[in-house]
Amino acid sequence: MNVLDKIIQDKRKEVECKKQVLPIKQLESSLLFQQKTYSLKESIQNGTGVIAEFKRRSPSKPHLNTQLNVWDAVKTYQDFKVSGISVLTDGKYFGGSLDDFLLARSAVEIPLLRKDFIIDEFQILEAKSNGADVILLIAAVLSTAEIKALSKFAKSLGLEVLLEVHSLDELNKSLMPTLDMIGVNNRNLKDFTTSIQTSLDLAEFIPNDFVKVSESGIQDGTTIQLLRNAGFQGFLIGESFMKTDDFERNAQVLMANFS
Ligand SMILES: O=C(O)c1ccccc1NCC(=O)[C@H](O)[C@H](O)COP(=O)(O)O
Repeated sequence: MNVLDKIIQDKRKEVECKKQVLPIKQLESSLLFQQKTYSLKESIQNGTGVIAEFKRRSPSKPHLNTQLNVWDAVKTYQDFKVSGISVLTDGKYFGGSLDDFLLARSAVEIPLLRKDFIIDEFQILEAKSNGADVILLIAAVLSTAEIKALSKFAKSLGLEVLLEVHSLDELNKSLMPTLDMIGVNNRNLKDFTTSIQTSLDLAEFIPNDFVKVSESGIQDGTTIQLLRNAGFQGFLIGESFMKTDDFERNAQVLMANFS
């Protein structure tokens, strides 16, 4: 079983347990008090395009950065003009939580992506009630019917949808009007290697109605320029920001390089 299958197996159990504790009706009632929302799509189109990620660890990097405080990190990202922030909320594999997400929401006024493995409407309600602007759907773990139902539900709550693909097959089965952005993940989930070529190969097949986002393994401005030339406007970057002892200085240098 590959790591993604294992994550999804665990996620199904996690969501079923959460549903026992917090009934959907209770989550729905919290949506009555909604705050302002921010469009990631527009922010990418009008800004640097960088979606900076807060992730403490990952299956490929078990000790990425366990010291950093989420509040300080997202404030720094906002100061250096990222277009949006991705906050990992998966606990078991990425060391994240919805508490991290809520803290991030209270700290910044820019678009926030809830980064998790979404398989159920319950998680979309959770995302909305914790102040998310965008959710991620991963084509590798969802059928076309599931992508349709989940993206439609997200749109009905005013959320934007970033759909992630790794291949042309995943792209072809997923294209539908309820998506806002298509992300190409450059990480091979079998061996964790990253190759920007994955994005470059798929770029021409993504219709221009969608904002194109390249995800994973982006480290320098030269790579961003290559991706921009291929039509990408968004760049989801985690490790390059997180793997440092001097977070603020590193973010400043990277953003100068990426812009
Ligand atoms: O990062 C991992 O090891 C990973 C493993 C299994 C599923 C997903 C994984 N990462 C999620 C991501 O999509 C990345 O965190 C994101 O694209 C940023 O990538 P990077 O800049 O390489 O940290």
